[in-house]
Amino acid sequence: MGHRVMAAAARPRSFSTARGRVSGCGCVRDPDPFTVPAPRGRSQSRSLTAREAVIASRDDTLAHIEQYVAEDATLTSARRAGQQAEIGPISAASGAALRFLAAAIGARAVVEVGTGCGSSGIWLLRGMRHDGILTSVDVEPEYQESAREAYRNAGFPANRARLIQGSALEVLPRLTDSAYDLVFVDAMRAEYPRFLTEAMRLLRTGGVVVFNHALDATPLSDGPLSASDPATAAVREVGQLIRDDDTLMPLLLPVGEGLLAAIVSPTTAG
Ligand SMILES: C[S@@+](CC[C@H](N)C(=O)[O-])C[C@H]1O[C@@H](n2cnc3c(N)ncnc32)[C@H](O)[C@@H]1O
Repeated sequence: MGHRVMAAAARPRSFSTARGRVSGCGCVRDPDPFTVPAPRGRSQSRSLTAREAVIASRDDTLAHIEQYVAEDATLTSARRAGQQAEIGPISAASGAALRFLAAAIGARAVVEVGTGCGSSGIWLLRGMRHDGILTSVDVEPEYQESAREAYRNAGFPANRARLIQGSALEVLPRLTDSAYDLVFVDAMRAEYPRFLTEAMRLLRTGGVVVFNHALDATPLSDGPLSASDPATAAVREVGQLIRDDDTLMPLLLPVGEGLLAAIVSPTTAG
């Protein structure tokens, strides 16, 4: 898999194994190596250290989650186009989560920041109502052309997707207040707090905002980014803003690069 599936902070703070307690940093207090059966897909048993065993079992679990809902040929082709363009298309498990959320709230109007080559858009469209319209923004016209073709290959008529070329920070303010059911943000991590403000304006009550790359920065790790990177601070900030906002009901999902979702609730979440 080309994507990171779990950051340090997504691990439980501590948990038990057959051989002892594992702290949140992944350190196993029992340092002795022990023999475990080879995890599925590995050819032979060998002696793993306790730490290796924990990591292997966690990796197997995450791999299972990523593969549980399979992509079809259309999605695989869109994801490959995104990978070739090196834009980081969402994983199958993240896509399945988006489709699920869109279907659960009966989404008819969805805004996407970061069209890419269409992977996330196909998943969203598959969860939306049959007359729903995906409004997707990207600065790169050639990616949007590729996405348009991917939607067509997936069987969606052209009028199901409104592709707007431009910078999201200029485009979003032009969209109508409280008119959308779901906003998915998958671009410009350094601007995540501003996208949250825009999403709060665009969403109806009961609408859902979702940020990708939520595990790029956690309380325990800066993920692939350095602590001084503005994107690290912004990802962390949006996590805190969402968790601390009484009008939002948050959910952090350890799929793909991490999805942070929140429902706009009329009352205090409790
Ligand atoms: C991670 S990719 C999106 C991947 C896509 N969601 C998918 O699953 O295939 C990020 C996208 O954001 C676009 N982008 C970068 N800066 C942007 C901006 N200021 N406004 C809108 N889109 C932007 C890039 O061109 C790129 O296609």
